[in-house]
Amino acid sequence: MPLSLARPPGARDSGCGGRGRAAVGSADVTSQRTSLTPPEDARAPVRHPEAPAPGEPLGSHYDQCFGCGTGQPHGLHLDARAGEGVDVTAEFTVKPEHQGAPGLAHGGVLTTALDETLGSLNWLMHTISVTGRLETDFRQPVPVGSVLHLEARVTAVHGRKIYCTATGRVGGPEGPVAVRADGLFIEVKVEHFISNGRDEEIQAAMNDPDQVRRARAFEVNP
Ligand SMILES: CCCCC/C=C\C/C=C\C/C=C\C/C=C\CCCC(=O)SCCNC(=O)CCNC(=O)[C@H](O)C(C)(C)COP(=O)(O)OP(=O)(O)OC[C@H]1O[C@@H](n2cnc3c(N)ncnc32)[C@H](O)[C@@H]1OP(=O)(O)O
Repeated sequence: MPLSLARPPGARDSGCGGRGRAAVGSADVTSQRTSLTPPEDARAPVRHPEAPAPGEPLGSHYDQCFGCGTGQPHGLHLDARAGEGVDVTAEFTVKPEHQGAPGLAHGGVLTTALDETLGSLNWLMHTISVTGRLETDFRQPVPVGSVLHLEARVTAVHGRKIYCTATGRVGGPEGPVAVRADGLFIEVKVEHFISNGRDEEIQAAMNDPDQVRRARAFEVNP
């Protein structure tokens, strides 16, 4: 049976460069790139006046989060720190449970580390946003036991769209870049989680005053 290039009726657009365009063919290679490139009228990101001070640990947004939660035994346990601009740093130690190939970190886990570091930029802008698109380059394999030195920053903002970039270096904060990613995060309200999450966890989160305080702290804009 010939492979059909048509999208099924009602299929959600991949978001690759303008809604409604099929994600096939060479033309889309270009538009995929542009969906991570800020439009010309995008503005520079603004550090929220009440953002954590440079160097301050940001803590976890949710204790069951695979990226930053302290309640996830096999999670990444990232604890990012605020930078001086709209940027953060974090470290991730690759453990045996993060392997993809023998002795090497799984690429998806490394992408998660980049994604989580980018997600923690929310604290700097006092905005809640979720990953809409994320593109990772894997430049060097990362062995188990390595410390990945992560850095992420917002590059531009356009409406609800937050353009950002992250690197993960090995051998020290100034070491070679092993992985890097460009991301597009989309601003949402806390209701995004309440309407989409499984009831059990949402109820538990809403009954936890500390969790409610953390979620609300994100969305107090100037
Ligand atoms: C009280 C209890 C609360 C409990 C909650 C606890 C804590 C909450 C607090 C903080 C947590 C915050 C974040 C988590 C932080 C870190 C974790 C790491 C980050 C993640 O791991 S997070 C999970 C993975 N993530 C998702 O689970 C998203 C699934 N997804 C969606 O939920 C929708 O898809 C959404 C909302 C993204 C958009 O949907 P939507 O309907 O709101 O908006 P729409 O589609 O109109 O897009 C608006 C504009 O973005 C453009 N756009 C959208 N998507 C694009 C794409 N892919 N490529 C290019 N452009 C794109 C459009 O083209 C348009 O652009 P334009 O404005 O120019 O027209």
